[in-house]
Amino acid sequence: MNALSFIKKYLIQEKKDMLLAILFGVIAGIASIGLFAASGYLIAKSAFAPPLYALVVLTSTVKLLGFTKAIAKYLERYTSHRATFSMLQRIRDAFFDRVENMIPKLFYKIRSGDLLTRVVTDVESLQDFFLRVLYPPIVFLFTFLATIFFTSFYSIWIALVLIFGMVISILGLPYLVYQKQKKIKDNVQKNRASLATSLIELFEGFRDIKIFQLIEKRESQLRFYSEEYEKEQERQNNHISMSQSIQTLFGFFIVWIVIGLGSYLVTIGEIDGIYLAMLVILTLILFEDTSSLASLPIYLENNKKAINRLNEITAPETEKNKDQNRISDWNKEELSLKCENVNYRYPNSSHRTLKNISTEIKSGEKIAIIGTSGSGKSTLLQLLLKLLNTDENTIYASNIKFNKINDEAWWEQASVVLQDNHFFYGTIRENLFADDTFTEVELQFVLKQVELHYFNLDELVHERGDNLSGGEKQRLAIARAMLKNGNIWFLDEPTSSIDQLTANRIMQRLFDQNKAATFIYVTHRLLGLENMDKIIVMDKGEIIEQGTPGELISKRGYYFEMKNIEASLIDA
Ligand SMILES: Nc1ncnc2c1ncn2[C@@H]1O[C@H](COP(=O)(O)OP(=O)(O)OP(=O)(O)O)[C@@H](O)[C@H]1O
Repeated sequence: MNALSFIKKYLIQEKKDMLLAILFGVIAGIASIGLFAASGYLIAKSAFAPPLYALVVLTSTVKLLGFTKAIAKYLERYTSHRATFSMLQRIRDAFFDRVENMIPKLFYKIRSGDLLTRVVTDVESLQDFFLRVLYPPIVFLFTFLATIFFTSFYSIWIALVLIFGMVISILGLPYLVYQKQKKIKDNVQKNRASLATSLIELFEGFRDIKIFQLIEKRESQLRFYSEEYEKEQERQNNHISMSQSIQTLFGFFIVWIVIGLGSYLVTIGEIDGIYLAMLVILTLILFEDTSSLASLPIYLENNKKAINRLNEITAPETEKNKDQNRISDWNKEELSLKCENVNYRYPNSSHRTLKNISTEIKSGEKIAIIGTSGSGKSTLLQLLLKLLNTDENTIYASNIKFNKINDEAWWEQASVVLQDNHFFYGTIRENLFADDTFTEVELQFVLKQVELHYFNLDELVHERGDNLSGGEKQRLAIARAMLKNGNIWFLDEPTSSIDQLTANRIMQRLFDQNKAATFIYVTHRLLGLENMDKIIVMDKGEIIEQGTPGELISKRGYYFEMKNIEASLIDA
């Protein structure tokens, strides 16, 4: 998408405020020029000791114009900022919707610090588009035209000088700045993203970095990014200041021309000398604020870069709508899953992680997936959970092609415990993600079910659950899944950090309380799998055995061998 059509789409929705901002901007500009022009005339007129009523009329006009300017300026600021902030809000919402659709794929493409700067700073920088790029030239143009029209009644020559000044200020100088800007490779946004990324990684991995004594190396990397960012900012600010100074200088040049030409026209009797001060002051005020026009191309380029950075990481907007149109309704009580020769390759990976996976999971079945480390168990679980997608379309849920099923609707019926579960800074209650329909007693009961009865619901959980043990985190995650009460359970080594006896008790409770639910349970522990309906054994991305525990024992394959090893360890 063309970078600027992206922003125009959002801006057009604020057209009422935009038009009001332009209108009030023009009124404020004209009132400001009128105010100073009237003051110039008043000063000149006073020298000739005019009648008192003339002075009263003039001073009242000056006051009225001052008042109009103040009110119009306030309304201009108010409406222009309201338009800008509403536009930013719309862009943020749209961007978040699109990003949300791409998680977790997004993190293959982009690091979290970079994503954060795009969502926060790049979006925020788009406020310049209306406030500094689009509407100042329009306001200046109308103010110039009104002033030129007014001046033409006094002197057509001075009006022509103002026209020349207007063309150079609004078109000529910004064009030259734009040409120079194109040659400068400024990378403020990129450097800001590198700095944020390296800072976030330092915070995230601080403990490991410290223990492995890599702090100095990381710090010098951070210093490097910080210096590069500062250099870029300095270069850009210099460019902006230089362009603005040239624009201001040009404004003074026009003022000098008006003084010279005006004096000449007074001496030859073309203008009455009493108007000279008014015309000079009017020109001075007209060109006073034009310096902001010079930096317009710089902001425009920055906006284009920011929009490209936003577009770079997000899928077309239609993705979300596509998902909303997918099937959300199927027989949730009788849910079956079928995989037919499913393959999966991670983005950027040279090989297939899953190869020709074919299996069937009937409604209410309890399935365990076991196998060597790295054999693809979690990958298969994530595919069935719709956290990963394949283009092959050979997975079916209740005979519906999996990619036709709405992701949100799929997750709505699922209870999930993954290997890594995230915990937020807040209370245990908040981290249970329970809605208000649950009573205090029900929440306490769930904690008891996972043997976390010693926790108070209002106890504080630190960021990432840093004040909880590994086993406590897993049990809290199981409690969350219990409250969700899904009819399909996805469990990826949910008890790997919990002692065997406690883990067995918790898992038994889960199965007992959810007899009708389907379970897909990835585990390394074989104890307790005797009651499963089916065990799938994986190795190097393939299913090497599947069947009931009894069938696998009689096959005397991997499961049988593992069971024997486990038994011998217990005996020993
Ligand atoms: N995000 C990823 N990008 C690329 N490759 C990945 C990614 N996640 C996992 N893999 C690779 O896919 C393979 C299967 O990983 P997976 O996590 O599914 O194995 P697993 O059987 O669950 O292992 P474990 O028992 O150790 O948890 C591994 O070789 C792993 O390196």
